[in-house]
Amino acid sequence: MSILSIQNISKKFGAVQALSGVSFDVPQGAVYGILGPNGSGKTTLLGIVTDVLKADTGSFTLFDQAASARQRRQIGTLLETPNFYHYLSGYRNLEIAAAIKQRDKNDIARVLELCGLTARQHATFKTYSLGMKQRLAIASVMLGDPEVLILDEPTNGLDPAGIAEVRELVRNLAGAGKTIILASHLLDEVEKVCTHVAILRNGKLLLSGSVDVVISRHDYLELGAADNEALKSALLAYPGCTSVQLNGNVVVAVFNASPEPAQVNNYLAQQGIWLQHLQLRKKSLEKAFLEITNDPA
Ligand SMILES: Nc1ncnc2c1ncn2[C@@H]1O[C@H](COP(=O)(O)OP(=O)(O)OP(=O)(O)O)[C@@H](O)[C@H]1O
Repeated sequence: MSILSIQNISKKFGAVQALSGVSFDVPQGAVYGILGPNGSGKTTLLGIVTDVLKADTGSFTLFDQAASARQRRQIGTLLETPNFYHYLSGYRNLEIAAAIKQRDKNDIARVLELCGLTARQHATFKTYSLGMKQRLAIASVMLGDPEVLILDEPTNGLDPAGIAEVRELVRNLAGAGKTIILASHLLDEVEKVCTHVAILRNGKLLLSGSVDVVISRHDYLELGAADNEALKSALLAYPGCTSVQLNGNVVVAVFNASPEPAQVNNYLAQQGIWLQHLQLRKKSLEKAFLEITNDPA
């Protein structure tokens, strides 16, 4: 089942084309990261999906059906930091949130436990660390046990400890079977928790799919031979090899798809080149992202 299927969504604000023809599918159980530089349209997209904004054109389905109020109740949304009362306890703040959202008060103990706040539930909000404050915000979203969570920049403004806490919580929620859609520009964080990504730039979708596939498009080989010049020439003639560069003692070869080291080795042996060094290198999502978003094509 597709939790969210976005089809060809476009949105303009005056002269600004915030989104143009964006389509992708979020499978059940995914931790789906929506990535993009500032102003790329992430918040606009989440706003449309959560009914805060209307798309100019295009459509989307939730749980394989046209979006309705019933389906929206299965989605917990955190688009901006909620206004908690600083002088009230975490527990009392959740009581107020439950009343506003018409969720059962009996669910409060469960979400506090889920978000690791049981021990501090009666302390006032103002005494919480930044990470605890954000975990309380996520606890509030989890009231009523929604199947899907939509989080906009959930680690924004947090210190490294807070980021780690929120990352752990997202992992736990995903482990419990929730589907999580989160917008972020913190690539390292996304790489650590997300199973899938959609990369936006200037409102256009550049790439979407599983993180492994997106990153593996940017795998490259490091090779070394007695004659690195002959190695370079042979590699340039290899199908799919797009660039070859001598970097110190090693030749770095980039391909248009993830290379198969054994096949490359075999091919080079047939050309009479015996390798002394062969290693498949993986780029981080951050590097892959920078290449994808900086690519003028
Ligand atoms: N209400 C609005 N009125 C006019 N322009 C808007 C409005 N909301 C967004 N925009 C513009 O639309 C584009 C996309 O903005 P959006 O906030 O969706 O990007 P974003 O990827 O979430 O950015 P950030 O990471 O900075 O939050 C930007 O150029 C922004 O200035």
